[in-house]
Amino acid sequence: MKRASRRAALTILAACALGGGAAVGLLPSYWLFLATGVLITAVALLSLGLVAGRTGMIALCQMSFAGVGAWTVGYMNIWQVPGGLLLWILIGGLAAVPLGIAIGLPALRLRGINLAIVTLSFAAAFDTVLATITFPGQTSFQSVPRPALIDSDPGYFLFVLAAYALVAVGLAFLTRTRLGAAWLAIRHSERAAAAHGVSVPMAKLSAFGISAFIAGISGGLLAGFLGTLVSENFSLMQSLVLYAVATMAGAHLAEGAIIGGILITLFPELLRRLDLAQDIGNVIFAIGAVQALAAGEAIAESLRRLGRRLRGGASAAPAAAAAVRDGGLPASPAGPRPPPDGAGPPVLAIRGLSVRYGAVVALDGVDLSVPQAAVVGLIGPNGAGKSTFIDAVTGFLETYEGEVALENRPLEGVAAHRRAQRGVRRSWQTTRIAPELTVGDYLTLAAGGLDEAERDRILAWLDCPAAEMPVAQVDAGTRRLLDVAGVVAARPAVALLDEPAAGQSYDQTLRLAARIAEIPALFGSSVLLVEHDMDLVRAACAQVTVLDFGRVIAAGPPAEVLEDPAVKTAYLGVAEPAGGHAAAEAAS
Ligand SMILES: Nc1ncnc2c1ncn2[C@@H]1O[C@H](COP(=O)(O)OP(=O)(O)OP(=O)(O)O)[C@@H](O)[C@H]1O
Repeated sequence: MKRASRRAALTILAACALGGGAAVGLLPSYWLFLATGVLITAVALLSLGLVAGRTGMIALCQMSFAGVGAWTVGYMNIWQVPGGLLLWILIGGLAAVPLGIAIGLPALRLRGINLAIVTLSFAAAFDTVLATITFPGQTSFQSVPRPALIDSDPGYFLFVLAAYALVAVGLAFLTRTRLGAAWLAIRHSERAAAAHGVSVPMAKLSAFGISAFIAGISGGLLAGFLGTLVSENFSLMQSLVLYAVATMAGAHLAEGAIIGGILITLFPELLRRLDLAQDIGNVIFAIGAVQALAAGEAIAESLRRLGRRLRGGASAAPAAAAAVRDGGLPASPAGPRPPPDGAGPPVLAIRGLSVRYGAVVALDGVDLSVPQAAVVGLIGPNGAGKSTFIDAVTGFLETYEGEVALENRPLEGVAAHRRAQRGVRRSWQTTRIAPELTVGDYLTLAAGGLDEAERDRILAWLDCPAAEMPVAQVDAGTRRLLDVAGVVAARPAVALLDEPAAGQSYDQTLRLAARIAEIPALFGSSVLLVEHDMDLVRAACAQVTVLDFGRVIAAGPPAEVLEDPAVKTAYLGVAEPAGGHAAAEAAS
């Protein structure tokens, strides 16, 4: 992914150099003044693009963070704090961080409209505070001085352009890291992110903290731009306009922030020249935001899609290179595990696991062990309790009775993301991969610092598309394979796979069975496989446990267990007449 980040960074830098040079060379000073305003707004939009566009949290108080940055710069000017504007702007950004984290705390529990109300209330409270105080220097007309080098309008324009480029490039790199992938994953499914070992609270708070820092920087830049500020610059209405335009333009993308900056800065100018009311602009921004939400695509995203089409971008998912597949995967660094002779301690040991959903007993005193280097099947008819079993073991149920131990260490009281970090990884019955990620980003999310060669080998081994392919372009069946790739790439102690063959053809299922059987040797992971496809179970599993109505009704080698009359009855739902074959057929 480093290559992709470098490419994005170079594109941003080249566009800034070209656009900046052209602006300074061609624009008259008033338009250069407006262009500086566009860039400062673009920085504020980038901050919102991170928290709302990437992480999916509604933040309606972004201009309050900018206000903190601006206020800090004004205050340091009044008190003649040494260091000058550049340092003051940085300190202004840092001053907004604690506030950002404080606002982020409710986001740990709230989502959607509730979080919107909390952030809106904060912006309203900030409005009230600003109305009762004056900005430092506002009454004494003490303008924020700029260093001589950037004192001129072109000089300050280039300074702001450099700040925008720095923020945009920084975000381009950050969003390709595991943390960046975690932000996108959280937006899609917090549970799925936790299953990859991501601490959802930390990821959310980091998004709010970094976002507030960038917003604070934009406020400081504005202080240097205008010299003196008034509270209206950071009002609740400004925050709402910023949110609407960020949604409409796609502020999570560098060019989306510029488009948004142009809209916010130039639209009022246009209305003024046409002698129209400024409120018209806000209405149009609100309609634009609703339109973007309805279409599921912001302006910058549409432009990127158009660009891909014009370049004739590939629409089919290319498979990862066959040459890499032929190279094979290195065996587990954990070394060959002992055969599952039952002598060594099991990797995963479950004793007396019971789960109730109100009156429904989903699991009733289930005992199950997954030996080292083994692939164990967990089967049973619909509603038998298989997914509940995985939820309990991986820490996604609030409460359960019984004991779950990983390599002899009890997991009771351990949160889901910590269980994942300790080596209990899972896939989901329906895929939960964030479509905004690329295939490679997804493996980075799942396995952290995976080197690119190993990542590509894992993708090829499971017939997954190449790392650069956006997940949105990967078909549903292949996403199931990607789910498995994500789980095993982390080389967990035990991988719990929930119906990985769903959506696969018969041939693909058999190929997947062979791959699953290879997991212990290649990744050092034991596997608990939940499946309805008995061909897959027979081909991949050495042992099978059968659940029915939350109880274990049989356990042993698949050939024996699938012939067990109680198992046949469970699958048919009626008593099996002696010697009947219907149940066996139903089970297979
Ligand atoms: N959140 C829930 N609230 C109430 N009951 C639930 C909940 N989740 C599952 N159940 C019930 O618990 C029982 C076990 O469900 P579970 O999904 O674990 O079965 P399963 O074996 O995974 O089924 P399937 O093969 O259809 O996925 C079922 O009776 C189901 O209706």
